[in-house]
Amino acid sequence: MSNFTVLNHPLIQHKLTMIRGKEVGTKDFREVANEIAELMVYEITRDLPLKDVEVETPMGKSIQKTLAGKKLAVVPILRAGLGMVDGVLRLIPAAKVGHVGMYRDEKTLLPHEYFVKMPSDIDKRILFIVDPMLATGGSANMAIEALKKRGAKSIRLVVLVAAPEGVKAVQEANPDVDIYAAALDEKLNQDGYIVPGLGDAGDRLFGTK
Ligand SMILES: O=P(O)(O)OC[C@H]1O[C@H](OP(=O)(O)OP(=O)(O)O)[C@H](O)[C@@H]1O
Ligand SMILES: O=c1cc[nH]c(=O)[nH]1
Ligand SMILES: [Mg+2]
Repeated sequence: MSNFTVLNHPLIQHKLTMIRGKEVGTKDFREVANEIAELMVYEITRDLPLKDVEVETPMGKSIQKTLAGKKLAVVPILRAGLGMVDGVLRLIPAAKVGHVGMYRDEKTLLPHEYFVKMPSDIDKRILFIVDPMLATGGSANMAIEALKKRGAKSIRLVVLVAAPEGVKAVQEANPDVDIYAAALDEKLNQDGYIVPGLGDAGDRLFGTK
């Protein structure tokens, strides 16, 4: 069973509360969503391995630490995942970016894939899938499958708000994928929206309502 972790850092919690408010406009929603993504990535990269390197400072040679092991890539689930990419790249500017296009049918709630473009060395990277909302888990599971089909070996799922239904669905279908959220909310409503949630994250990020 994969791990599910709620990142309880006070700044993450504070900023998430800020964007839940329905009066928050597109500019602020976008800005703060990226700030939360940045803080989340800081938290979830604590376990990255380090190795020793020799550095010559103006004072002489010494052994210091540098990142070792697999390189990273961030993979937004379009559209709403795009609202977290800049925040991740602020911390890991050399990360590659893959894209998975996915929309959820409003009636059936089933996901439909419409675009996939990944770095060619996908099998050698730790992939951070980002999407603000994990609702039924259908989109996340389809995105994970799309990456595995193309060779991905190491995937982490990073969401702002998770519903219990979505966490369970991903843990069952993809037990090797660890999930990180800023909040675990109460439930899904009859239309498949997370309650209390954020509303429609894509519409709020891009002003399309
Ligand atoms: O867990 P699920 O039940 O699959 O729902 C979550 C998905 O729904 C939203 O995307 P949406 O389909 O609204 O597309 P958009 O990002 O283009 O708005 C959200 O960004 C997730 O990708
Ligand atoms: O609450 C939800 C559920 C799915 N997609 C959203 O944007 N919001
Ligand atoms: Mg949407």
